[in-house]
Amino acid sequence: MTDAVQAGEKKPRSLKPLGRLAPYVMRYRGMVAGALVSLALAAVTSLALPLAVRRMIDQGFTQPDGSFINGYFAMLMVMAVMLAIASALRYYFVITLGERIVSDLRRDVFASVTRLSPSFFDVNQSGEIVSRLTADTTQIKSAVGATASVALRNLILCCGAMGMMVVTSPKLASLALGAIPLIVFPLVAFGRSVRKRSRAAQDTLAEASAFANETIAATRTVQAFNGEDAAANRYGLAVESAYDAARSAIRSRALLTGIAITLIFGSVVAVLWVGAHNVLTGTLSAGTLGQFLLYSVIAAGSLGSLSEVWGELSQAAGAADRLTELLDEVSPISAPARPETLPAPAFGRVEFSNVHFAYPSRPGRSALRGLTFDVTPGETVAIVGPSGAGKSTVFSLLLRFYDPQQGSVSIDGIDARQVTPDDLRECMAIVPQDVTIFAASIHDNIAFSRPGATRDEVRAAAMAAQADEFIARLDKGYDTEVRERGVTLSGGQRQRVAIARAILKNAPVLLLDEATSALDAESETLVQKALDRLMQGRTTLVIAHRLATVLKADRILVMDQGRVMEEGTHQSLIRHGGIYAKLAKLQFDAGAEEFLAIAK
Ligand SMILES: Nc1ncnc2c1ncn2[C@@H]1O[C@H](COP(=O)(O)OP(=O)(O)OP(=O)(O)O)[C@@H](O)[C@H]1O
Repeated sequence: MTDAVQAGEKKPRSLKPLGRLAPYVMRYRGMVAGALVSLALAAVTSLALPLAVRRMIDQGFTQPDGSFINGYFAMLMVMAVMLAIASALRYYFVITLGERIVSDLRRDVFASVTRLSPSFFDVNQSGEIVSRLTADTTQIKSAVGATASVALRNLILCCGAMGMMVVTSPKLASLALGAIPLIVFPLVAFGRSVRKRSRAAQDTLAEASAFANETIAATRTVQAFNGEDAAANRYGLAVESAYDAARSAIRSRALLTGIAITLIFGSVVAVLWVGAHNVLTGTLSAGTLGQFLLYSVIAAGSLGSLSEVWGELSQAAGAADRLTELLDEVSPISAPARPETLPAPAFGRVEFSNVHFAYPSRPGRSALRGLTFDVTPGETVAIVGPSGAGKSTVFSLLLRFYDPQQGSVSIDGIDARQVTPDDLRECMAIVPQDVTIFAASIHDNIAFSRPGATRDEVRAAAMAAQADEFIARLDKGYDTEVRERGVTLSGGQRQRVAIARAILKNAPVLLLDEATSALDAESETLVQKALDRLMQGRTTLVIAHRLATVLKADRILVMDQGRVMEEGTHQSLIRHGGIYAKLAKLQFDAGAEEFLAIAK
């Protein structure tokens, strides 16, 4: 977790974070006004009912002809219809507002998360982030929608009813209002412990979701190792502890509700007992006591509901807090205030100058230690070296996923930090070892590098990548939908789609991370041919695992422990007899004799 996220989890919870939703709410002023007007209308109608009851008791039964009663009931009917219309409108406005705001919030959080640098994801679980996007926003939806309107309605009712209690009988009202602190203090204190338990329940659930996410994404590995039972048990335990945490929260909440109702209604009954004696002594009319009774029931009921929704609102405040943390998360990789522009098109000169770098998640361990090299436009440079030497890190810095702590990475003589990340990445195309295929059509997967490319352009790229033939044989050709992570394609096919994607981008700098996975001979030839086409006329940096690639490279950089240890052509490096010669014997898929033959 990042500091910001961690700090957020420890913050004491109040309703304050809900204030951060204000800009979202204010975008829809019309709907807010509609909700408030209908809320007020419903509350006023409810508050008018007890008045009617008093007049009924005190006057209605004293008129023998029943005309007063008829008129009265007609008016009551009108009020009932008004209450119904106001409630229906309130429901419509409030729930729609909740849905609208949550859609906006989801969109913004997603957009902000996708812009965060990879260092954020080095320390945060993607499943946990997805859970925030879904579970937390759902909680806010119910808060902004139903809960907030229930709270507001009860607040209006509670204040209105209390005011009317004072108007009806100041003496009884002062007794009732005097009891409020006795009720509120224990409830607030107890509410705090309820919130703590709810938070624990939510956190446990987020952990369980993160685990489910990871396992489902890796079903094949899980099944290959017969890990289903272990995974199901682990998830079962996680869900069980989420249930325990939720039950503990529910238990405290049930207790809170019980205590609230006992305290509130206990006070109401005590006050009414005094009122009943006043009626007996003739200092209060029966109708007034009835009116007071109804107002105190409304006030007590709404206070009770308020204590119930308070818990939900503060849960939503926690959710808003976690989401706004994501919105506030500042990516360390950003555009400078006055960015320089790269030549268009870029020439493709790449330069690493005394670069020192440690991943932010592992600050004590350097991945690059004084790395220096340059690549001239159009040159093909193969990077080789043992596992962990820092080869992939070179690509990550070139794409500016991270910034070096010392030294500089530059393109066409301009420091990568001086241009916008978009501009920088625009002049590079990458074919990673672990190809990413999205759950979309083949066309969209290739056009991912250049949205808006025409069908002909996509097809031309696929042909150059030797992918057209297999695509044509699929059910719906380019419109065939591939499943998540490309599971319906073979390894070689996935790679060719990635190559087509890079060809379509037509960027001056090409970053290739060769796959080590053994492709069959035919696929390998096809992929190789596709890569050859792609490399023509571009600056190419290739993390090489194949003999054919290093043989074709203009230059080979041999990396170890974050530095360039040797540099030259295959022949010169074999003759030199250093790290490369040893590595070549072990790593490349050709026998030692072949190396020696080539070296001669
Ligand atoms: N995201 C990361 N967070 C922390 N450390 C990392 C991260 N990625 C790589 N490393 C570490 O940085 C060092 C260099 O890793 P890198 O992936 O660049 O090596 P490589 O030469 O590409 O290795 P391989 O050939 O096995 O892919 C390694 O010690 C690795 O453990």
